[in-house]
Amino acid sequence: AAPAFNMTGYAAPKIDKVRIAVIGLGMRGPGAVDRLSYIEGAEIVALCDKHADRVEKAQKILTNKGLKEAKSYSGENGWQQMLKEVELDLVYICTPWQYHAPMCIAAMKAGAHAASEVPIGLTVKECWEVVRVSEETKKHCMMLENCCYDFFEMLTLNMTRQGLFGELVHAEGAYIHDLLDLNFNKKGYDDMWRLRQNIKMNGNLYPTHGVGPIAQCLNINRGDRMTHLVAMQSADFQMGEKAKELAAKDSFFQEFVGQRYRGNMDTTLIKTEHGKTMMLQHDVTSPRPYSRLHLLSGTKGFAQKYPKEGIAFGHSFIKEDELKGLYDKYTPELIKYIGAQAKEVGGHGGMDFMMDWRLIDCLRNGLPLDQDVYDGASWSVIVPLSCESVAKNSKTVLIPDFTKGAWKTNKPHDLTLNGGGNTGIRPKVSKDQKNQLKID
Ligand SMILES: NC(=O)c1ccc[n+]([C@@H]2O[C@H](COP(=O)([O-])OP(=O)(O)OC[C@H]3O[C@@H](n4cnc5c(N)ncnc54)[C@H](O)[C@@H]3O)[C@@H](O)[C@H]2O)c1
Repeated sequence: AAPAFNMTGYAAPKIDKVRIAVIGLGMRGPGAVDRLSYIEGAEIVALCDKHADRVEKAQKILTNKGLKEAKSYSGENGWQQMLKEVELDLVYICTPWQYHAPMCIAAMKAGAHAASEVPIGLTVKECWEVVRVSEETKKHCMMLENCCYDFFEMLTLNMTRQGLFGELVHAEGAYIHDLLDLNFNKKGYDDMWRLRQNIKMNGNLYPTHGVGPIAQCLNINRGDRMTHLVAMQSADFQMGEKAKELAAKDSFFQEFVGQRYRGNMDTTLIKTEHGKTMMLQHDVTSPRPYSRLHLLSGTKGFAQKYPKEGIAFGHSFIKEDELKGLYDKYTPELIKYIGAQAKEVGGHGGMDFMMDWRLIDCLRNGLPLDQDVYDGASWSVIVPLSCESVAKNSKTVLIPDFTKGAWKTNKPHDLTLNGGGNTGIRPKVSKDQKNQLKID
């Protein structure tokens, strides 16, 4: 059956002042409050976290800049009260993974657009549910895949669109990030939620940073689609040991001893309808440098981001000055317009701010969002499907078509500003201001 309403390319009515609530003010959320507070037309009207002191701290980000205090909500269910009481245009979600889908769904039902940290759902059912509710309510549901906005990723996306790599044949992405100490840090993730997920699920738990940028290059859901995957996973060689080591000195860690931990390295292979292949890796324990791979291999060219940005049109990588020339020629308009400011505001080198600014600018100008609910759902569903494949000895698992066939005619998202770009930055960022804004 065709989708109830196709959210790809959907432009919601313009919103002049975007009234925003931010839920989840742990390690990630306050940065979002800071970034959004620089954007003209973005009004943070409500702040919510389970812990009241985190809400108070985040209020200071606003008041230090002379902005109005937002309404405060706390407690496990404060967010539900907030959705009842406050009129909102956008709910921006930075909570632990298990809350993303329920919070997006409730936000859309309450009449707001939803934007959620990655992944947007943890089960196939949750992924279908965000799609259904977005179509039904005609509210955007964007997964905040910030890596799609990084400089090299956007350069190579534009180069792909301009045909420099020819036809893409294969692409790779990853989340390789040594989080072993942070996952076992008592003062890290709230109530050790991330470590608990590494016990509960056994697959690629964080596929979206790797898959998002390469899926855009491959026109996934917009001309092609992912059909099936197989996942293979190593055993756990580190987390179980780490738990034992810590528990020997601190009884707090006793409950983490003897658990069945997620295998350390997951490799997932995906095939597309048009015969392209994708490889994703996930490793958050090995002592090795950070990598998202971001590798594109086409009939005419090749790109890889890690360990060093490189582009090739034959046997060797092009020289630094040639790479610079490509940046000059193929950097998309969005980066030319906002990239320098984004570097000033910061957030993973600027990509977080470009994502936030673009989201607000699209809402204010009534433009379709770069990432729609089908992107969020199909990039996230790799979490449960890789777990299913691993559990069945790397069995082939089919990937649902969340677009219900609309992928055949959906167009890739617009890389030009397309009439947007009239959303200013307030106030101009200076190094001093940034320091004042630091929260301890
Ligand atoms: N895109 C990125 O680059 C990036 C970077 C870091 C984190 N993240 C994502 O951001 C999310 C948050 O991660 P984090 O590192 O801030 O974790 P965290 O544990 O530091 O913060 C989560 C916050 O959510 C709050 N919370 C929990 N239950 C709640 C509820 N019912 N109502 C309101 N608040 C609740 C917690 O109190 C905590 O303050 C995760 O999904 C994570 O994967 C993304």
